[in-house]
Amino acid sequence: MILEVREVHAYYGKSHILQGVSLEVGPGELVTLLGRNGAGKTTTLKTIVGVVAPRGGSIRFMGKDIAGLPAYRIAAGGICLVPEHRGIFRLLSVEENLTMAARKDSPWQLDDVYRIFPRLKERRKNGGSQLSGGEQQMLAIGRALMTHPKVLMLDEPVEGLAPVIVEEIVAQLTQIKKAGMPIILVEQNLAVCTQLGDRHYIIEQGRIVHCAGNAEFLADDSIKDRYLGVNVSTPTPQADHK
Ligand SMILES: Nc1ncnc2c1ncn2[C@@H]1O[C@H](COP(=O)(O)OP(=O)(O)OP(=O)(O)O)[C@@H](O)[C@H]1O
Repeated sequence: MILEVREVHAYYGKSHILQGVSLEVGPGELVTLLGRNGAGKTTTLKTIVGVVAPRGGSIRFMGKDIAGLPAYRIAAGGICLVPEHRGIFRLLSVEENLTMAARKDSPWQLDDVYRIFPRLKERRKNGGSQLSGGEQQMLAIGRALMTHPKVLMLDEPVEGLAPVIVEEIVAQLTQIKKAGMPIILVEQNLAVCTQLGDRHYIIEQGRIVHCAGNAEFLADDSIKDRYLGVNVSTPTPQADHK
């Protein structure tokens, strides 16, 4: 495994938020972390990157225990979190955003990022603030790639985006995954999760309550019903056209 999280606990003040989270991602795998609002998904990602200090449990990255290391060291080691609100520099151009993140040793250089995200190449002279929401998300992922990540973690990358843009980003993430990048995806959009995911973890009140491979997850509607409140077994009522 590239990253192994075992029985991790984390707190905000006295609130015990993560109560034993375990998950793992291997080479070229994409795993998703699903759960209702407030279940602890973002906190799990923040704990892995050291922004929230873990208390108890272990986090092993490429064989080394990284729990408790400062966030800058974890980032330098190659765990890269693309946060929910994208974190791009709005006053800089697309190309400046990309090149300032660049590392010479990264297998992902400007041309590689432009090959995956042709829209970014078209808009390379535009400022970050002139981009659509979808383009900002693509830029955030492109920047992350240029930092030479060994694991990419994405927090709700398609939230609030139009379906056509969601499909575009799914295709781009598929290419990044095919290039061998291990990915942890936090996402509420189940269709996106099942298009991309090899394995799915469901978190509830700070605990992983279910883990399933994609085929099992797709086949078992009761999992989604029970944990995610998505009643997939009830047909959507049809509009009454009289
Ligand atoms: N900075 C903070 N200080 C105190 N409590 C927090 C903080 N951030 C989150 N929490 C609480 O921790 C719990 C887990 O939050 P978290 O953001 O990890 O959930 P989530 O599963 O990512 O949900 P969402 O989909 O709403 O982002 C929630 O009860 C939330 O209110």
